[in-house]
Amino acid sequence: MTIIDSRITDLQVYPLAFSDPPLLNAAGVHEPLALRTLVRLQAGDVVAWGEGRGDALPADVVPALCEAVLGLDVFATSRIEAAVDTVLRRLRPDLGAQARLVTFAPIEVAALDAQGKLLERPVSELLGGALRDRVDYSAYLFFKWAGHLDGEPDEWGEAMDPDGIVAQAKLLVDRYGFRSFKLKAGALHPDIEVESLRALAEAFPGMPLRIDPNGAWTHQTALEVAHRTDGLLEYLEDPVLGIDGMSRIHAETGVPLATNMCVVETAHLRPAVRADAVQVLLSDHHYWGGLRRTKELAAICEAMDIGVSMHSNSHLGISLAAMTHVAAAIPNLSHACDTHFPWNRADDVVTEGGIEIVDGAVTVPTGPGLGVEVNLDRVAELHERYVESGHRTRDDGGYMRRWDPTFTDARPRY
Ligand SMILES: O=C([O-])[C@@H](O)[C@@H](O)[C@H](O)[C@@H](O)C(=O)[O-]
Ligand SMILES: [Mg+2]
Repeated sequence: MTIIDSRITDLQVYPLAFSDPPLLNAAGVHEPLALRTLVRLQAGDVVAWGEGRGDALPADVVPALCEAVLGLDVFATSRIEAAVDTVLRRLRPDLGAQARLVTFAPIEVAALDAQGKLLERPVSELLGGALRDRVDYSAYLFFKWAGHLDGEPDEWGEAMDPDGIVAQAKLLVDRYGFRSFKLKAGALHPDIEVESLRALAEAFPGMPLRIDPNGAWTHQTALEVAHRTDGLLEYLEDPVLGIDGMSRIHAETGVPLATNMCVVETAHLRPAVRADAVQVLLSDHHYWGGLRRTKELAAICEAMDIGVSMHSNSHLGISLAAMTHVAAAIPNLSHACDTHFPWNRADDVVTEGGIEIVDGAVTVPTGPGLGVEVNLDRVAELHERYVESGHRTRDDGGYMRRWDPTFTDARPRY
């Protein structure tokens, strides 16, 4: 029997900054640079990668985290999680349970990538096996400016009205073959947002549609939107804030509701299900503590008879690969997943052609681990941008206030 050396011998953290278009949402508008964190882990003779939120691994805890995981077996993810948890509780007692899961998530992804590489198996097989060869993603449409403040117009063009949204949808369908749309709302007056949905329904008959104002609407506005989009939507996402508010909207309209806002940790599940506030849970391994926990979450959803799909934030190809592996292994995945990938693909750290959206879906990688190669020059370049830019936190509202000093992201707003 061959004994594999699977101890962690090195952990490096690379905060990255990469280009992001001026996409509007209820919080404001995306800044020119988005942030992510890469984790590079070495175990035995393999190098593995994980990607997390920009704030996933706070700089002040990185040295202690690295030290705490050195020598641990990369297959013992519970022990790795316990080590991460101990460091965070000691050095950052201000961080809650969810923030600790956010830190662990990219480390877990890197550990699974390493396990897969050591065993020469794809990550989907470590999660129970892919139940589908391809995972569907939805085109994520945004109202957007033509270009950044002080910048040139970008390749996507302006989208501040229904015509602009339909043009953007056509571009995304031409390039990636998407077969469903999500419209980010809560950015403009609801009349424009509803008209944009209607225009999409007319331009793409029969394509599934969803809309997400991130809780920017009042109860009354949400009821009106539900009424005006009757029969158009596969679900309405976070029309209002909070479990009680969502429950009332569902009770009064019967429209299926999805969330990535009112159920963000396990403790929220029971009250949400009791109140029948959520019919589709948008999982996200970056928040819920990794790929294994995301599978467990899906099993809980199945038991509670609610659908499962996936939320996204601005991300790169390592996350797209990780999302695809876990989505492929979730039996009860009920809807196409969200992805921001097209908006950020030009700066991707995965080697050219390594992971692609084709016909609205990503083929589940079959190579060892995550099944993607990382472009080290690009990682170095984006890390350099992070260092030089001094950009450290996402501030959509502050950026919007540079354009409109009276802007507020108070919710509900419309
Ligand atoms: O990227 C954005 O503007 C989105 O609004 C993002 O921040 C949300 O977290 C997300 O995509 C959502 O579904 O709520
Ligand atoms: Mg959402």
